[in-house]
Amino acid sequence: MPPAVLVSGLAKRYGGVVALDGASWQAELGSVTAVLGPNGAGKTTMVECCEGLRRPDGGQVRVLGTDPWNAGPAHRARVGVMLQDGGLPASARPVRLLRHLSSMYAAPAPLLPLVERLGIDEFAGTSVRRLSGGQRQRVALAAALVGRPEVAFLDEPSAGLDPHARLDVWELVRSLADDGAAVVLTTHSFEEAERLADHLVVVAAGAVVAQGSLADVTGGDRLEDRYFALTRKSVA
Ligand SMILES: Nc1ncnc2c1ncn2[C@@H]1O[C@H](COP(=O)(O)OP(=O)(O)OP(=O)(O)O)[C@@H](O)[C@H]1O
Repeated sequence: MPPAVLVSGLAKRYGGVVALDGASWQAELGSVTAVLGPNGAGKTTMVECCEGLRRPDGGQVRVLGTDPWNAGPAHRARVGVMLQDGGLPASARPVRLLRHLSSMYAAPAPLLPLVERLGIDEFAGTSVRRLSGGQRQRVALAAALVGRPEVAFLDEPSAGLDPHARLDVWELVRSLADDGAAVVLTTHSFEEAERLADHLVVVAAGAVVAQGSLADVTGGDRLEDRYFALTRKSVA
């Protein structure tokens, strides 16, 4: 079976800035893939190419066997996306918004358990613009998952969350993968990568410098130590 996500020799530049310079990695169904790398390494650009939001300059991206840039609505309905800035309408109330999104899918996830699991019921009546950063983040995650995606791209899903909310998110992500989805998340948290990821992709200066299981990437060292060794040059 082809991988759920295949990124091969991906290149992308913004004017004179080389964001991606031949990055290659893949992600499988039923697993969590964590993409790590310093600020500006190219993680968001890479994920946005996978989401069909950015057009690669070179190389190939396939998600569920489809080129995301040219994909139609049937493909997009199979893919969940959580963007770094949330992208939520400011005046919407969380549960109404999620109910609206849910109605666009043929077989959505049951809404109430998702809402309760992420504690969104506690601020259901507050408009998005008045939510705290962490609350907004939880709504954005629910919006990405409400269509029961086969592949979910989550950009720093637990950044800025309190410890309880972080655990809730981790459990949700784990159960999504255990139910068969491919979850790809970007993170700056070694703890998150160690506890959650089946597969790690380390990106530095637009290229993949290591990938594999935690054991493959660390070779028995601490992930933190290995990460600094792998990415040191790119942050100089
Ligand atoms: N729209 C854009 N226009 C110009 N340059 C951009 C644009 N988006 C990203 N870049 C540049 O491309 C490079 C990669 O950025 P990207 O956001 O993909 O990195 P990242 O690994 O996601 O970083 P972070 O961890 O800070 O989110 C950076 O040098 C960034 O400044």
